[in-house]
Amino acid sequence: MKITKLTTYRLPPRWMFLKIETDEGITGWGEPVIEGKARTVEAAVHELGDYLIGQDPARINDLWQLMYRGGFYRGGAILMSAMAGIDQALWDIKGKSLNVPVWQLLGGLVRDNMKAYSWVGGDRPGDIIDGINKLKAIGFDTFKLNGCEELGFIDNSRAIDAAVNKVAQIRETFGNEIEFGLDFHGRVSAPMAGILINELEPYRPLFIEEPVLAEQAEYYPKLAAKTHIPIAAGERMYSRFEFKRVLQAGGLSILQPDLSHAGGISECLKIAGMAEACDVSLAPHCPLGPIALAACLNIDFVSWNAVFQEQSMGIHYNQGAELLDYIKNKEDFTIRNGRFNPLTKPGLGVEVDEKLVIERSANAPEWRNPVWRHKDGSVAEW
Ligand SMILES: O=C(O)[C@H](O)[C@@H](O)[C@@H](O)[C@H](O)CO
Ligand SMILES: [Mg+2]
Repeated sequence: MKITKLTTYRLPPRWMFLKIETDEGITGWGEPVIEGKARTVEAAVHELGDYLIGQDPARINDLWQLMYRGGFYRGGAILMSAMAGIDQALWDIKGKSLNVPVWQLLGGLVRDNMKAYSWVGGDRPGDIIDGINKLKAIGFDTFKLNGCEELGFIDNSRAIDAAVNKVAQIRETFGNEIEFGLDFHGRVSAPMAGILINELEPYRPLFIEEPVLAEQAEYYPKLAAKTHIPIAAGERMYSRFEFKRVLQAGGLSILQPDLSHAGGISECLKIAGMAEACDVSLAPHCPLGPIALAACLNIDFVSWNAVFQEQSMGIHYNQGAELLDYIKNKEDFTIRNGRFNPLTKPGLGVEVDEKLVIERSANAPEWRNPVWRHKDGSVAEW
């Protein structure tokens, strides 16, 4: 079998799908994208495509190494996201050609179902209680919300109290019936992270995500030493080499590689194993579309240390399209009691509605993340 063509489709709300065709009529789908830089990743996919046309799609490991090591400059958000989508599509082809789900090729199921969690509250955490009630009614008991709005480098008690009071209200309303992670979203400086985490400790968040920016990862062990709350990060790390450093330094209890940013299934499987060796859990990051989620689930179902899975149903970013709009086998993604079952169709387990994808790609939005500014006019981390 030989790879014959790569086609990319930028789509509402902010996603990109990649279709890889072969000379035997089997096609594979992937979801290479950096939210807000879709066109840049699209260019990278097609540049990497030069290495792939005419190659045997079954040789995923060799093609991965060729894409990674074939270029002198490697790694980073753009190239690793482009490689991630290509890797997903190659695994999709392999599973379809052997007529088995990808997780079967990776050693089979390590669990019968996988816990999911849902976002509540949007960019500026609001309507949390209402959001949790709605999702609780359909079986969710685990949630994630932004831990705060924009925060000054050294902010005041009012900002701290605003963040803490939101969390206090959740615990007051729901007690220990539900759990919630707090995503600091990189909005918090290292000094403020220590203060905020300390004030939040009594409310027992399930985890604190990105307490500081990935480029400040040396603070993870320092912050972890000050709290009992598990620290999570990983969506802005792009290879096992980056995750190696944070695992060696310690401090993270939950790794959150993104299957569409960190080199795909091949790379994230290695990251999952590295985490397990360090007694660190895995919670793949996934605010994206159905192919990215399917790739996550194929890793979750073969990784003993996978604990919960992010998914984007109802997320505040999905304006103009929802998680399952572009796929035919929607029923396979049904969440029962807050849990996914294994996807059982060959490949990644996603049947893409190609006609709709082509139609909706005709007017894909140029999604950009908001740019926030502090009261003094300086750029704030969003
Ligand atoms: O945890 C999450 O889902 C992420 O922090 C998410 O909010 C961002 O990755 C966003 O998608 C960037 O555009
Ligand atoms: Mg996050």
